[in-house]
Amino acid sequence: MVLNELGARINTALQALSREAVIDERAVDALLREICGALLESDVNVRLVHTLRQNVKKRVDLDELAASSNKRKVVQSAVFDELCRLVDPGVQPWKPQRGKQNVVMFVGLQGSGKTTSCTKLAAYYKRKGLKVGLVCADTFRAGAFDQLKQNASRAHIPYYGSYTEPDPVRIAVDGVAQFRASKFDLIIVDTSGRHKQEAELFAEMEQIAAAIKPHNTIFVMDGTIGQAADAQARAFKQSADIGSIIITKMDGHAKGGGAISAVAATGSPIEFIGTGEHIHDLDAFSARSFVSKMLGLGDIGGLVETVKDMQLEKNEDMMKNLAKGVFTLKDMRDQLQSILKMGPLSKIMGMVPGMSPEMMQGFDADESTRRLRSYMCVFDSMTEAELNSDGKPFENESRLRRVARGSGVRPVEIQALLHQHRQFGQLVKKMGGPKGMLGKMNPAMMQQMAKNPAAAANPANMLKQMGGMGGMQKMIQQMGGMSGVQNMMKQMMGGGGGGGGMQEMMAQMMGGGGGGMQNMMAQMMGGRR
Ligand SMILES: Nc1nc2c(ncn2[C@@H]2O[C@H](COP(=O)(O)OP(=O)(O)OP(=O)(O)O)[C@@H](O)[C@H]2O)c(=O)[nH]1
Repeated sequence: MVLNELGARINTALQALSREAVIDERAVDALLREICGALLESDVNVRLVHTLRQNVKKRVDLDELAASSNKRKVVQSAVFDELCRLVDPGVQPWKPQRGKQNVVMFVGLQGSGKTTSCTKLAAYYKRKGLKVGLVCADTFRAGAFDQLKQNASRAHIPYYGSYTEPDPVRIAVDGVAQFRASKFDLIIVDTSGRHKQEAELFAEMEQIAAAIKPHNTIFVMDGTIGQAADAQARAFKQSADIGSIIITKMDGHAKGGGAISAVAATGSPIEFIGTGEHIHDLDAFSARSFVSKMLGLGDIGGLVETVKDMQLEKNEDMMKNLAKGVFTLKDMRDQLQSILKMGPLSKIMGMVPGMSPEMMQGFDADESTRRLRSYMCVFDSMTEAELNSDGKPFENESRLRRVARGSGVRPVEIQALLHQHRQFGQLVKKMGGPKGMLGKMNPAMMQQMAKNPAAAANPANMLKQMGGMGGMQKMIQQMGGMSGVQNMMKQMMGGGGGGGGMQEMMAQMMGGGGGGMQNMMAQMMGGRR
């Protein structure tokens, strides 16, 4: 059972409870039977499942609950909290401190995704502005250094390793010393793995740890290993001072239960989960977000974090342009580039509340990403004047053909891109200018919104910015009513590649009460789509 299925099954059980006429012991037992069965099938350790059942039953004392209380809500929130507790040992994961030279050591079995995760973590902190270096102290697997070198080079991250030095302790010490001397903020040391928990592996791990004294040791575990996770996590915990865990391969057919069991076995928090082979496929982990996403309730925290990472406030030119009601091709290129930097669109879409996997049907994230990449080639083939324009130069067919030749993209696709740009440009024009909603906001206010999308998504703030309820209604009118908003969003997401699933998602976002609208606005303010 993959994680989505587990979430769907728990969700169905919770919904069935909502349909019960009376919430009595029988109804709660039926709910728990279904949830516990689903968890066991997902490889969650049997002890943990038992504890969850006991805890929910303890919290929901039907006799004690006042007749007036909403028993359904009490049961549902107890289940949600206990599911969170399964993946949350109640300890905050270690975070690198700014102004300090932080050393992190990675441990885990061979093939768990250690080397890949080292680079992902390096890229994650590089995006946050830290100076990060990678050390390859894996002398066991031939080719390990080449792999790290290749990954690091692609992400433009400095690395250290050796083809000739056989002693991993020596390499780790030298690599850390070199990056320390160059004042790196975060030094990540990759160590060897073995096929199974072996004495040599643990001895080597202990020697390296003693020599480099890491501030944190991250245990990397393959999320697909199922029941074996418990024993593996315990073995590592005995030999290494595990500070946090990264669970990899949570994208594919991971049952997820192994991951959950590992938390309990080590008492250490999950810091990240790996969700693909791409360098950006690393999601900061929060128990509530994880459970919320698993149950199809979205991950607004993750979305806010992702928007923040895009550092939209740095794009001052675009902010000024938007306020004036101007949207150039260059503005569009910069925004699409920011989206591409965040990794696959499916990841971002998955964070939108209300986006269930069924809704993603018909939305081909890979295809959309491919299309965005081809658009980048188109922008690269334009002259500076063309980029700074509103697209008019391309009314001249020969210019269009030249860009098509230069980029290898068919003229018809370029026309589709220009069409999307024009549509959004028209919207910006309506909303900008001294009278428009964007024009009324001063640049400092817009920058603030880009810096802090969470505050921007706050209903009170948002409504105030938009001039109260009246202002909001006027703005929707300006955008051509709700269907206009939906159309525009659909266009921006990929030239109509979405199909019915996409439309449904838009309807969900729009129909999500104030929340849906605010989220969309927060994203648009950041030029998200
Ligand atoms: N789908 C998916 N694949 C992953 C993920 N993380 C790593 N992989 C893949 O898993 C395989 C093993 O990853 P490595 O990083 O080489 O594993 P390792 O633990 O460093 O292995 P050793 O260096 O031999 O100890 C590679 O093909 C990775 O691309 C993930 O989150 N999702």
